[in-house]
Amino acid sequence: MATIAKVVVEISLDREFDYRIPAHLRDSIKVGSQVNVPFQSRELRGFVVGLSNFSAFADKLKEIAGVVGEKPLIPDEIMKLAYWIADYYCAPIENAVRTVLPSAVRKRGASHKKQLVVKLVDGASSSVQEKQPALTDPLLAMDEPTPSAQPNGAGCSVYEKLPPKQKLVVETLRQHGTMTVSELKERSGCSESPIKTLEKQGLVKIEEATILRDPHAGMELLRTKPFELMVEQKSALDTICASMDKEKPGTVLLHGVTGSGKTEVYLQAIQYALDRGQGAIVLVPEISLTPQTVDRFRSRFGDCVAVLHSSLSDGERHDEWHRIRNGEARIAIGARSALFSPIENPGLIVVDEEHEPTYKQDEAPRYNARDVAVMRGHLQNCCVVLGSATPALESFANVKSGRYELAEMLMRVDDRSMPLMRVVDMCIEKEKDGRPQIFSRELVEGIYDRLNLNEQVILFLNRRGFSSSLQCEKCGYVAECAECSVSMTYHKGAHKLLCHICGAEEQVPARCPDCKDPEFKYAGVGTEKIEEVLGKLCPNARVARMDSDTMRKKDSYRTVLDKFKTGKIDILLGTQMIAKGLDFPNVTLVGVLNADMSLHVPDFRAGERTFQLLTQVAGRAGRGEKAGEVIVQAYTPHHPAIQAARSLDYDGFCSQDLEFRRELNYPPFSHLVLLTFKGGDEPEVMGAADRFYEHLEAILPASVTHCPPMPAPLARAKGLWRYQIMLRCEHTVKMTRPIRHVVQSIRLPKGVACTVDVDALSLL
Ligand SMILES: Nc1ncnc2c1ncn2[C@@H]1O[C@H](COP(=O)(O)OP(=O)(O)OP(=O)(O)O)[C@@H](O)[C@H]1O
Ligand SMILES: [Zn+2]
Ligand SMILES: [Zn+2]
Repeated sequence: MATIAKVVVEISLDREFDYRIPAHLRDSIKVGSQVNVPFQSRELRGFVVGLSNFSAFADKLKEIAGVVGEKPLIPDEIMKLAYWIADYYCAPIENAVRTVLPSAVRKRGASHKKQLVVKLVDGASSSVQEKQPALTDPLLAMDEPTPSAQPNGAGCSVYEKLPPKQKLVVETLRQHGTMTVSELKERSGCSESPIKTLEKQGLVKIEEATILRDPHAGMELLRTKPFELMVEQKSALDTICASMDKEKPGTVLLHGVTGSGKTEVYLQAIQYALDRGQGAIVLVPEISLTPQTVDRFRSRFGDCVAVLHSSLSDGERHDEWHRIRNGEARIAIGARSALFSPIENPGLIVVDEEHEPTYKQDEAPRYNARDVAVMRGHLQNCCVVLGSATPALESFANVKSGRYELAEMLMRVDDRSMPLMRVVDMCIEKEKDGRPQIFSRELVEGIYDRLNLNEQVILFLNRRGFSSSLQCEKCGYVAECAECSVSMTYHKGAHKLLCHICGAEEQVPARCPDCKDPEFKYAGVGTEKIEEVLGKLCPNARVARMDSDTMRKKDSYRTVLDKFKTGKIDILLGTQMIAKGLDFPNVTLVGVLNADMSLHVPDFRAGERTFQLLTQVAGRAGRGEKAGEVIVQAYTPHHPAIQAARSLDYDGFCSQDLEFRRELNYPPFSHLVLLTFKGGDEPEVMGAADRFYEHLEAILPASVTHCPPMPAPLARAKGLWRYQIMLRCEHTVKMTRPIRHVVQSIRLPKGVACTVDVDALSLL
């Protein structure tokens, strides 16, 4: 029996502290338990992250004061996952623990709310009352025992004799189950008096109970039934179920073209898990951007889905988490952190759009939820499905090496054809008109055609604002952010210059600050400009713009999509917000403006990103009866990424890109670790990076590819200078172990911070 507990306390310390476990607590303290401990002169809340019988400080240890709650808050397997994350991603364990347990659950404040609820006391009614009183939390209800319901003979005959108002109240309760007094009044349209009378007669009971805040209250969805699967869907489902049946289930990469019905496969695979008595977790890249997908899960499985939405209040988040912890919700769906939902006995973890960089957290621990999902699957004997129309090259390589199984769906549902993609060379367009064009003739004609046919159009440009920079034609002055090494973007609506890195705002100067020339040129276009041009090209069309400038409000995304769905909008214009997941059958044209923009990023994944983006956006067209068309405008139309997207050649693109990566020893042929040093004083940052590198170089194994520190592509951000060291090696530990050693052995100057990014996705 362990006598020492390693405790991480709930203030920002990346250390564990040893505490003695008093004898009376030895049975109840487990890894993951929440405890109160004396700390300096206070008492703090902490988590047990390890147990032991030894401590280097054995004679000086303080005792744990008490345990909070019965079950450990963090289940064992999730605690193991936290350790793995801390180790693999070179992050403090405390950070990893914070990551696996939502702050809303960690905080004491977020307690359940108590309300008065009305319950039927009629024993006979329980058979009518099919829907469980799903809103009460059994775990917490047990803390305050209420006398159990006594069937008091109030059977059908009593019910028949009730006056109409009271009958209505009983009927409402029978139909909808236990509810709050106020909800009952609203639903039945009665005042409180018939409820009170019923209570006096002993037919209903009014009591205080814990109400779980249901973030989806009032949003009943039509329940859907499973579709009859297409041949490819069936065989993909079989592969997944066969994997679940294995003693050691594995990871399945579901490569399905856009519109091939991947979501339906996930739904049926989850049903299979539920039938086996298991739960499931579904990860989506950004939950606020995938309302359609989330709705499909909720309308298939109803209340047993817990949606972990980033816009939930702390209270709602806390309640959803407990609904999972106590088994009421069997399916958790959400963005990357939903991976740590305490689903007991998960049978399936789905990572939708597995190639999405948003699965990587950009603060410590810098974990990739897709890769951690595979790890969780491994730890819990649970099948993991990674789905995408454009799998990441890392996942593709894992199939080639036999680590993952492959399920392919190359046909769209109902044999709908893939949209036809045309690439327009904008250099030729420019020559025709003698000046750069925003819209090619093809695209304009395409838009006019669709508007005439009452069909819908999606236009995609991955840059918000009006113009990307403000430039003086005379002296070359460019308006730059004072804190970051990027040019300011002109936003016409706000009439301001904005920095897209740090958010700084500036007034638009009336003349050039350098040469005083009043002729400013707006270079590059953003969505705001496109909106203006569209207004002139087709003044009668109803256009909606979707980017982070217009989508500030909580529900605006859903509202606009609803309008688009019901045909109240003709043209949907937006940034990458509209690139994925949308399923609108009446969209027959997708236009991509400036498709090469994403190619000109100093990142070896630029080609892959461009290919993925084009394929995903194009996939929004032709999802209904009518065929779809895609018009892509580019200045480098022959780039392999654009051509591969045009000819729907995923395999071809991969083979070619892999060749280049192999030559340069880039992922997936190696793992990549990026060290970034940041600070306000450039020489100091450079000096710190150099010194770090000297120490590191001395102990790095020969198999690690590396070179001396260099200024980051984004050389300065938010007032901090940035220097980087990039390391590559087939084995991550060969890099992380020496890095950890240097981090612990040298002290950086106060003004310089170093971040370690294992398997970095952003190289800026
Ligand atoms: N077996 C089926 N029979 C009929 N319709 C289906 C079937 N499977 C899926 N669908 C429908 O086909 C459409 C496309 O399916 P879904 O959105 O799941 O594709 P997807 O592969 O997830 O697409 P994307 O990756 O482009 O978002 C949806 O409207 C869905 O309801
Ligand atoms: Zn800035
Ligand atoms: Zn000037």
